[in-house]
Formats: sequence, C-alpha cells, structure tokens
Amino acid sequence: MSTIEVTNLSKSYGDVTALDDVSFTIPDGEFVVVLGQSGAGKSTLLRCLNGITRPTSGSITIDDANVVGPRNDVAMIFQQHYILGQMSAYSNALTGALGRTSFLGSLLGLYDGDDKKEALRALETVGLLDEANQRAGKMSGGQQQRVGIARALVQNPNLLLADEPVASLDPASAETVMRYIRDAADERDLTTIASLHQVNIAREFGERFLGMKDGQVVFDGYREDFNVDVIDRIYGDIETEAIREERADGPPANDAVATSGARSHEY
Ligand SMILES: Nc1ncnc2c1ncn2[C@@H]1O[C@H](COP(=O)(O)OP(=O)(O)OP(=O)(O)O)[C@@H](O)[C@H]1O
Repeated sequence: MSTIEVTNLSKSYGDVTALDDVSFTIPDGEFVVVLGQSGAGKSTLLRCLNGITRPTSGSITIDDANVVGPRNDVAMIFQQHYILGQMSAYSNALTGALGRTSFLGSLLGLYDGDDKKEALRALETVGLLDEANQRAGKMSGGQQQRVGIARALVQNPNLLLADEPVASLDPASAETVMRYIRDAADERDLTTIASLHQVNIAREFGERFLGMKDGQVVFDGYREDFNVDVIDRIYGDIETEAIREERADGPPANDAVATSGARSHEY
C-alpha cells in the first residue's frame, strides 16, 4: 500500500495534449477507478504512474519518492494479458518474481521458495489454485486475465495499476475479473488505480472515481456523488441521453447510472 501524489501533471505528444495539469492525492489502500471517453488520457495517466511514460511537466510521488522510471513495487495489469500460452498458470504467475530473481535463475526456473509460495497464494486469491498446472494457452480469456492478476500480485507491489483490464471480456467474465481484482486489493490493502470504459462496472467496484475529459480531471469524488450529472460531465450529453430518459420514467438517479450506464458504455 502506498500514498500517491500527482501534482500539475501534463503530457503532450507533439500538438496533442494527453494530460493537462492533472493533480490529485490518493491515500493508502484506496481503490480508484479512472473513467473517460476514448482519448481522454486514462492510459497516459496510468503509464506516467507506472514510469513507462515521461510527463512533459509536473510530478508523481509514491510514498514521497519521485517516479522517474519503472519500479518493481508498481505492478500493471493490461487489457491484453501477455500470458505465455505454453507455460502453466503457476509458471506464468511466478514470472511476477522476475524483478528479484537473477537472470540465470529465471532461465533455469530457480525461483526462491518464498516466491513459489507467493505464486500459489496469488493463484488462490484469483480462484485458480486448482488450475495451477493447466497450460495458460488453454484457458479462457477471463482465466488468462486472472493469471495476469496473479502475476502482478507475485510482484508484491505497493501500487497496482490496471489499464482497462476487462475491456476485451464478455460482461459476465468482466464482472468476475473485476471482483477478483477488488478482492485482491482489499485482502492486501493495496492502493489500486484501474481505468474502465464500463460505467456500470466502475460503479459496482469503484470506491473513488476520477473522471477525465480532454486530458483534465473533470470529476474527483466518491460513490455518493457519482451521479448522472457527473456522467454527463465526463461523457457528454449523447452518451447519457438514455440514462436521462430512464430517469424521467422513474428510477432514482444513482440506480439509473448503475443500470443504463452498462448499455451506454459497453463496447
Ligand atoms: N504514443 C503516443 N503518440 C501520440 N499520441 C498519443 C500517444 N499516446 C496517446 N496519444 C494521444 O493522447 C491522447 C490520450 O490518449 P490515451 O491513450 O491516454 O487516452 P485513453 O483515455 O486511454 O483512450 P482509450 O480509452 O481509447 O485507451 C489521445 O489523443 C491519443 O491519440
């Protein structure tokens, strides 16, 4: 778990401003969901937090240490899980320990005993202990993503980043995978920042929400304030038209977000 401080963060790619003066603080152990239309800057923000993209200006600190490049204590889950299909779920999870294993050791599969225990614990966390020896390439997309989560957990991170971790999954698998990410974060008191497209899933699993538009944070708040007007601010009128129509028919605003958001934002 870690405290994150982002101060006046900007990132430009030539003429394109991907991040525009973004500032926020995330206390230890919080589960934050980043939302926004395609191109809003979500991935750029996560990549800056991960140290793989250098900001144009501004700063990020994790527990008071400046982020100047990739760190072993920051793990990332991607939309494409980059699982090695020929290897077992267990061997894939173990690769999360590569950062603390010598090159020769990793080639020979000589991982530390504690790392092996950690890999089994992580597979248990994502409900795949019984499938530990199964070839990852034969698993479903959702299971492979859970192997990716296990690998991230074996890294023993203080900060977990997830860049649209369920975007390529069907709605049922997306729910399952998000449930495992949330449970893993809660179990380990792990500060987590996940970007999501689906508003209904965001609402179900998020604790705090950062809404982005054109590289800026246009909403920063908690569940009780995450209502239709906020969705409007983040996504614009067209996307929320269906939600508003449904609200006019009767359901309370927050319920309308929880249900209609799914139809508006699942793609
Ligand atoms: N490597 C890059 N080179 C040039 N422009 C980039 C690069 N990466 C991102 N951008 C631009 O920066 C802006 C923000 O992109 P980013 O990928 O962060 O948005 P996003 O909210 O994650 O979008 P999506 O949901 O589609 O992944 C976009 O206009 C995008 O085209």
